[in-house]
Amino acid sequence: MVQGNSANPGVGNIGADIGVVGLGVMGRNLAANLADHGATVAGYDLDAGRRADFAAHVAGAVPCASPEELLGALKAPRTILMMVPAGAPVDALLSALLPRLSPGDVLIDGGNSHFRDTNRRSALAQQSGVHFVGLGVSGGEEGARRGPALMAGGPAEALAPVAPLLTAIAARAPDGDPCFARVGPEGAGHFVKMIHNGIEYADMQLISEAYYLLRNLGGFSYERLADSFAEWNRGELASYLMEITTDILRTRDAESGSPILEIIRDAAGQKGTGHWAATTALELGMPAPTIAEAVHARCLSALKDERVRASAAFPSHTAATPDDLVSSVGDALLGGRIAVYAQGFAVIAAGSRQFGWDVDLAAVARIWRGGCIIRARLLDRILAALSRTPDLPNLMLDPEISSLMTRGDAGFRRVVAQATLASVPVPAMSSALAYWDGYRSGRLWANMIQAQRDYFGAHGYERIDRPGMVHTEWKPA
Ligand SMILES: NC(=O)C1=CN([C@@H]2O[C@H](COP(=O)(O)OP(=O)(O)OC[C@H]3O[C@@H](n4cnc5c(N)ncnc54)[C@H](OP(=O)(O)O)[C@@H]3O)[C@@H](O)[C@H]2O)C=CC1
Ligand SMILES: O=C(CO)[C@H](O)[C@H](O)COP(=O)(O)O
Repeated sequence: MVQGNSANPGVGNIGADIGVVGLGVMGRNLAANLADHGATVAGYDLDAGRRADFAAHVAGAVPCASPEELLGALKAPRTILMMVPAGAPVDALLSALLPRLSPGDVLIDGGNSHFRDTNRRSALAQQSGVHFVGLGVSGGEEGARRGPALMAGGPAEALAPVAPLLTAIAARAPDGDPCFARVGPEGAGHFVKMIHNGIEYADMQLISEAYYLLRNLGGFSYERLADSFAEWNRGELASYLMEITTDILRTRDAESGSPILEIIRDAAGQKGTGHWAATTALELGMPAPTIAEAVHARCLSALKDERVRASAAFPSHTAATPDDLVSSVGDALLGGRIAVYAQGFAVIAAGSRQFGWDVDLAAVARIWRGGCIIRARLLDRILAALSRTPDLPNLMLDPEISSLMTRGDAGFRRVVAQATLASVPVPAMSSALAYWDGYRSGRLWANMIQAQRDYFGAHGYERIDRPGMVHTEWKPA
């Protein structure tokens, strides 16, 4: 097994099973997870401190001082997992690694890369006979260490040799199913991860609006807020994000002793995947308004100084607090979450059609049930719906899911109406309700839009009583 390493005699070819490049939050924890499952892991990072940390904390770790040294430490065919920031760092690594790899080696990009970059890199790697895998990884630090959800895109033959290891390190869903699947070729895995993050943005926004409503309209204490979220988390709304929200609401600032949310500045950050999800939905012409609204909401939150100035200029309206506020907010959370998943799955289906990927939507629902940030009880119902009807055009058309929407419909509406009357901004809830109402309207306002387009631009319109485009001379010549 140990053949000697001509690239670096210091390390020698110890026949490591996998090389991890990028030993930050995700890479270091995935390396430890891989080692737990019997793999010998070679690791490289630009940062010497991170290499030392890897050596100190990962069982059997083989720290390497350069990409060349890492390649020399691996057994053939070589498997390399890149866990570096998306964009230029991945291209830089590809340039360094690709000329040194051999046909049959497997290069995995586990970062949050854009699926179009992954398409391009897959084609480039293929020219050298190297298998490229775009792997969506979700679960954050804890997931990487104990079991993430893994969404793989790449040729089936590339996945075959690495599938057992990826299956071993993946999370398990509540029924024991591993949360790893090949969802399609080239960028399909990163596409699915991008939509995962879009759903994550929107669900986080819905939850944040729920907390804000109860606090500002209901005057709830942090203890009562935490109790409400804990209660919701025992029912249909159970999810990882509800669980961590409950913990956050119970946490106090170590310095001041006040509830931690009181001292966190209300300006949200973002790294780009939510934005990509929203723009991709627009490019595909598939409505995902609540995902887009969640991105806009983060952008609005970042205008902190302007908002503070405007708040002094415009007084808020007041409105009575409804007696059933908690149950209505719960209805809005569930209705909103269903709408958001419906949007996300519809965009994945549209992407799959557009790029010819044949993504199995039920497999996506299956692997999202464990490990990932958006794991939620609702995914069991979504999996059942997609197993019953694999080509369901929209999750809200499934009778079991639509009955959940209609059951909470009145409460959902009351909350959005009451929040609006009280000047409490609920952009994700409002958008999700409008999506639901738009989707369930057999006849919409678009006849007026068509008439306007034909009026000013002679674009033509379709009649409802016969096929074909027609034009009206709107004004006498
Ligand atoms: N954090 C999270 O919750 C999740 C992150 N991801 C994705 O995983 C990827 C990694 O994220 P994360 O671990 O959080 O990021 P970190 O910044 O914690 O770690 C990235 C590491 O990669 C190193 N690095 C950058 N370029 C190179 C290179 N060319 N060669 C070797 N090492 C390099 C960085 O070194 P240096 O700092 O010196 O540049 C850094 O140590 C990203 O694409 C991210 O979007 C995916 C899911 C969840
Ligand atoms: O992929 C992730 C979770 O699934 C990462 O944590 C990602 O960074 C989250 O996105 P953002 O930083 O834009 O909130």
